[in-house]
This record gives sequence, structure tokens and C-alpha cells, in this order.
Amino acid sequence: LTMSANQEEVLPEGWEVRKSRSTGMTYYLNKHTKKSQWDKPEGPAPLVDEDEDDASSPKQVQCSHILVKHAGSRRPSSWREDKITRSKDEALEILKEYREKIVNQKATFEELASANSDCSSAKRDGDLGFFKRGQMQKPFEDVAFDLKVGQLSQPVDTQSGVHIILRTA
Ligand SMILES: Cn1nc(-c2ccccc2)cc1C(=O)N[C@H](Cc1nc2ccccc2[nH]1)C(=O)O
Repeated sequence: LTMSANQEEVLPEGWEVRKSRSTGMTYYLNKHTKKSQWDKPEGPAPLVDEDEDDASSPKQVQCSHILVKHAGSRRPSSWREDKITRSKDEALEILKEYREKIVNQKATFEELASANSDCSSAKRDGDLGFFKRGQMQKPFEDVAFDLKVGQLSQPVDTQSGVHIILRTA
């Protein structure tokens, strides 16, 4: 670690010096991964966090979903139906039928999502693309990040309605 003329600490790229609020001790923050460490960094800050096991806690996931809205949905309207009046219980029953058909291979997820999902992602067979934590409503996120690739969730409640989620990547 080199010291510049005014004896200020010059750090390798990507690190910031911080002072611990509790102990006043100096620590170092990796600006890319937001991970901190006590030891003075020897080299540039890594861009990705190697030791976080991707399988157990992925940084982002790709999911498709089928949403059935109901009268209590935050926006009880969709491309399929101008005014959605079904009850939440009805929505749950409908979604369970869809899930049953997918599991029994009577229909594909894509067929049911494109024809019946009350989310505008229906146009893409329900595909929402990749997303990180902090982007989707919490109940949806928690289930999505607990799924293994290829796994289909049980029905999930959010303010938008009731969903089944398929993790695709
Ligand atoms: C999160 N999102 N992505 C799309 C989307 C993605 C790809 C292509 C077109 C639309 C639509 C939406 C969206 O919020 N749609 C809402 C319904 C909805 N609410 C959600 C809550 C969580 C996850 C997905 C959700 N979709 C709507 O159409 O009323």
C-alpha cells in the first residue's frame, strides 16, 4: 500500500476507507460488492463476491408467472378484462386449476400464461425477465428466490392478485 505525500492512505481501485460507528476502527468497503473487511486491501476490489454460493442465494433470478387478479387487486383491470370482479377465493381456485393442468401436462405454462394471465407479461408467455431482490413485491420476491430453476410455486398472494411462479433461470 503506497502512502502519498500528505500521508493519506491511497487504496487500490474500488475500495473505500470507513470508520466503524461502534468501535471507531478503520475498515474497508468494496464499492462493487458492498462487502466490508478489516484488513487493508492488497489489490483492486473484486467485482463479484466469490464466496457467496450462487445456488443458495442467487443475485438475480428469471421467472415467468401467471397472475389472476380479483376485486381486491391494487389495479383490478388487465389486457383481458376491463373490470375484474371475481373474488380472491375464485381467483385462487382458477389458479389451482391452472397449476393442476401444468403439473399433469394437460396444458403448458406458456399456453395458460399467454391466454389467461392478468399481467401484461402475458404477451411474453408470462416471462418477467431477470430481476434482483428489491424489484418485485416482497411476497413474490421471497418465493421466487426460494425456487430452484424449473420449479413451479404454489399460489402466492400480492397486492396485484394471486400468482403461480415458474423459475426459468
Ligand atoms: C413487473 N411487471 N413486468 C411486466 C412485464 C414484463 C415483460 C413484458 C411486459 C410486461 C408487467 C409487470 C407488472 O407489474 N404487471 C402488473 C401485474 C403484476 N404485478 C406483479 C407483482 C409481482 C410480479 C409481477 C407482477 N405483475 C399489471 O400488468 O397490472
